[in-house]
Amino acid sequence: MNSSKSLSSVKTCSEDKWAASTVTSGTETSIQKDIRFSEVALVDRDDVVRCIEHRSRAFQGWRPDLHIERLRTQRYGVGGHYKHHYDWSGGSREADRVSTFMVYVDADCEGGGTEFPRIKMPNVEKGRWCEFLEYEKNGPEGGNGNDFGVTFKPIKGNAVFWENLGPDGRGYEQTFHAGLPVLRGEKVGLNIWSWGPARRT
Ligand SMILES: O=C(O)CCC(=O)C(=O)O
Ligand SMILES: [Fe+2]
Repeated sequence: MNSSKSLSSVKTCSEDKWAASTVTSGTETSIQKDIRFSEVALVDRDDVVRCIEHRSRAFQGWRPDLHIERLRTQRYGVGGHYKHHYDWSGGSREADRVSTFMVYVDADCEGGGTEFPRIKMPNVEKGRWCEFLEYEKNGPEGGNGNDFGVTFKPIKGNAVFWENLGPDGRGYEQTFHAGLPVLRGEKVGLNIWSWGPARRT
């Protein structure tokens, strides 16, 4: 099955499962729409989902001992957003979310980009960056590489991959990110989180 069919299957399977997203702080889990306003669905592990899990592990072939967390889709309507946060929890010495795939399952929307305020904007005048990144063309040089803040455009079928932990097992500060507010339409994301050794000393 190709990627686009897999993603529409994942979306269809989410339809009867949407529930308000929660945030967890310490041992408390609650709905806090000012922090995270969306709905999530825990996706059943059918053959399509197992295939996505397999491909996600294979993509990270250099890492042994990866465990893929149960896949979740996330739906944002107008005003939906997720404030800046890290995906790693730092809660365990043994294991943590070592990496993230943020997949745009559906993105018939304005706004809704995934923003990394602590990453430097590459020079969007070069290469293909401007296809994937939002930027303000401020001044004659445009995105001249000195500006902090990178926003990935939500483009259906695309995915952003990043590593959350460095080799010493500590969380990368640069992975601080947000799902920016959706201004029009709807965005559906798929979170694929890989767990591995946190190796904290
Ligand atoms: O929706 C996004 O762009 C980001 C979502 C996110 O960061 C998350 O679910 O952890
Ligand atoms: Fe996140």
